[in-house]
Order: sequence, then structure tokens, then C-alpha cells
Amino acid sequence: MPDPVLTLDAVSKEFGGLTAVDHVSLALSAGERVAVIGPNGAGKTTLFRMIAGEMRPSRGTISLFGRDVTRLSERKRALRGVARTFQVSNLFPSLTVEYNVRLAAQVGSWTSRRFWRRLDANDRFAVETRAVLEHVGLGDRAAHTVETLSHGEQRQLEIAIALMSRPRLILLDEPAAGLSVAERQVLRGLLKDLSTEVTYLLIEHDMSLALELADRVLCLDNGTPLACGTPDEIRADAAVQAVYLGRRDEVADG
Ligand SMILES: Nc1ncnc2c1ncn2[C@@H]1O[C@H](COP(=O)(O)OP(=O)(O)OP(=O)(O)O)[C@@H](O)[C@H]1O
Repeated sequence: MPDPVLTLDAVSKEFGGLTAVDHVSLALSAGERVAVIGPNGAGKTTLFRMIAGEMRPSRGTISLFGRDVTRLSERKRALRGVARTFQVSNLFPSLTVEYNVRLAAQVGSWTSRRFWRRLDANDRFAVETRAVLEHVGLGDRAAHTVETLSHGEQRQLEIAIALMSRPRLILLDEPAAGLSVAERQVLRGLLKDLSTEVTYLLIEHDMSLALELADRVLCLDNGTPLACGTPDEIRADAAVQAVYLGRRDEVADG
């Protein structure tokens, strides 16, 4: 059996007297898609920040591909294949779509101490950039500036940027937040069709989207794992339904 892509072993995070994440354990195998759900303040983003290396756990260990990375920096984890998209966009609005992707890829290349290449150079990044933009459905938008993109297209671009680092694990932080129904459909298709070479962990408030995309769902409540199971198990879970009271129909309909 290959090592899991990601293993969380009793990970906790305290902020002063507040326990934001409390003894969360989880293992993701290669190609698996796991959604983390839970009401506001459940600890989802804090968990992501610890996995990405932005923040250290108070207790517990985090391993990537069988190696303990609990004390490794965010950059070193990125070099091991972790990419992340954010709730708040990190894009450069006045630059073109293509330039945003190439810039991110070349900064990644620079931080990994590979040879810095000129942004204008007709190099391998141009080919990879075109391919990844086609892949996320933005092939015809390459020459447009980011500020002219719809909100949904900007989310697609963020995924393109994450894919440029050829990640083995992507952390998607509410990719569907603020999207229209039609934009959600596009995003749903994109995430469903991603190669299973990429494992992903997804925070998503849209319950039906989370249950549709995920192989497995972890529900947090006040930092504590409330339930972890297949989408069908989560739909049927009484504790999850109670937490989502008022959204009970949404859980049931999935
Ligand atoms: N840097 C911090 N310092 C102090 N408290 C924090 C910090 N970050 C998060 N918290 C607290 O930790 C708890 C969990 O927050 P977190 O943002 O992880 O929840 P969440 O599930 O992502 O919520 P949301 O769905 O609203 O984004 C909250 O009570 C929050 O106020």
C-alpha cells in the first residue's frame, strides 16, 4: 500500500483559550477527493492553514506522502506538491490571464531556486500555460485582463494557477463562494474532470456541491470532528443534520 497523500494525526489548534481545531485525524489516499464541511467558525480554514504550513498545530502531526511535515514551512510543503486556492483572490487584475499564470509559475520556479527565466521568453511556460488554460476552459480568455473576467472565470484561473505547479494535493478553499448557478456548473464540471493524479481537499459551504464532488466528507463542528464518511453516510447522519438544522432539506436532497 502506498503512503497516504496526507495524514492528519490528532491535529489541534488553540488560539488563547479557544480550541479552533480539536483532535482531527484524517488520511487521504492518492486520487481521493475529500470535502470539509461545517458551520461558520467550525475550524475548516484553520485546518487548511495548518495543512498548507501557514500555521503550526498546537498538537498532533501532519504528514505528506508518509513524511512528517509538521514543522516544515509553507514553501517546503509547496515543493512537495501542495497547492492552495484562497477565499480571497490573489490575482493581478490589470494583467492578462496568461501573464497571471506565467507569473505564478515563474515565481514558483524562482522560489524553488531553479533558473529564473525572463517573463517574455518564448519558453516552456508558454506551452504549459496554454495547455492549463485550455484544461480549465479559459483557452479563449488568455489575452484578456483578469479584471474583465467573470467571478467564475477568476475561480477557474485560480485553479489553473494551482495546477501549474503540478501539485499532488490541492487545497480548495470555498471555490464556489459567490458564484452564480451557471458558474457553479462550470466549476463542478472542472473539479469532477480533474485528473485523479491530483488529490484534493475542499472546503465548501454549498452542501450539494460538496456531497457531489467528494468521495468522503469530514464534518467539523466547533473544531471537533462530528462525522466522517461517504456522501450517503453524511446525508443520513443525525448529528450532521442537527448541525445543519434549517438546511436539513439541503442535506437530504444533496
Ligand atoms: N488567527 C486567529 N486568532 C484567533 N482566533 C482565530 C484565528 N483564526 C481563527 N480563529 C477562530 O477559530 C475558530 C475557527 O475559525 P475558522 O476560520 O477556522 O472557521 P471556519 O470553519 O473556516 O469558518 P468560516 O466557515 O466562517 O470560514 C473561530 O472561532 C475563529 O474566530
